[in-house]
Amino acid sequence: MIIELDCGNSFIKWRIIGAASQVLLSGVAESAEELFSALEDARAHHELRHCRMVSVRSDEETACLEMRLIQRLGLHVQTARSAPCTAGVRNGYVDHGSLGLDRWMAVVAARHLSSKACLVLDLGTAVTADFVAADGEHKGGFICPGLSLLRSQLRSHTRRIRYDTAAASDFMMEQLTPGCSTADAVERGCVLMLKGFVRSQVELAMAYWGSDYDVFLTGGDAPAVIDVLPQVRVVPDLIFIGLAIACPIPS
Ligand SMILES: Nc1ncnc2c1ncn2[C@@H]1O[C@H](COP(=O)(O)OP(=O)(O)O)[C@@H](O)[C@H]1O
Ligand SMILES: CC(C)(COP(=O)(O)O)[C@@H](O)C(=O)NCCC(=O)O
Ligand SMILES: [K+]
Repeated sequence: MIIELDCGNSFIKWRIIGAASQVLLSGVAESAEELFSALEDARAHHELRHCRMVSVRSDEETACLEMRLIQRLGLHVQTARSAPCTAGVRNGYVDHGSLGLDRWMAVVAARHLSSKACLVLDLGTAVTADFVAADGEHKGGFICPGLSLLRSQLRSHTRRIRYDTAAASDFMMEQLTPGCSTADAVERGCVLMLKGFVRSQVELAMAYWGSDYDVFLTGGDAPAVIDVLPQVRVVPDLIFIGLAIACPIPS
């Protein structure tokens, strides 16, 4: 059985897959401690030998996590590394090592799932858009703050934007009429910013490729923008799909 880890800036997404790549167990951990406690519980029912992971955390934090996986759980660990070219996709960054590895995994996965040009959108702590041409050339992309960051910037840089954050997610899918309370005005405003960002990526993709492209959407806040992407392919495990391609486990 293989443990797969996607270490984002806010959460560590994890899952355990079986021999035929079926998902046996999965979860979202807020900290390394929470992750290890879940994996130690899982060990009671599953034989865990291999682990592959992708991390956008600091080199130190990533190395520390790798070491704990090896020492505490006795795992063989493979960590995704940057590359100028992976599985037919050519990294478009001037310095390929500075492209976020989650973006790279998502792009590799999109390429695997589609033979067309692709627009890849990931709505996590940050929101990212990446463009890949049909020949596998990664064209680069865009980064902007994600929903939680947009909200928290308003809270931390204003004196009077204060409201119950527990209710925040309730606003996401509601009709976006003008807000008549601080909570509504901020929540709807931030969701509209993301929808606008996503629409502008689609416009750019259309300018490049007409209608001959696929849009892939992933990340914790993906539901906030689905309605502005008519033909979108929502793939919550897009990063894990790319990770399996970048880090195959020899059998
Ligand atoms: N059940 C959930 N638990 C945590 N965050 C969630 C959940 N559902 C949606 N979210 C949203 O997902 C975002 C995190 O998305 P994620 O893709 O995990 O980010 P990252 O990869 O940067 O850690 C949070 O900012 C939050 O707004
Ligand atoms: C853009 C990101 C912060 C997104 O991270 P996430 O929201 O998934 O936690 C991450 O891909 C990253 O640190 N990238 C390095 C900078 C770059 O891609 O140019
Ligand atoms: K992201």
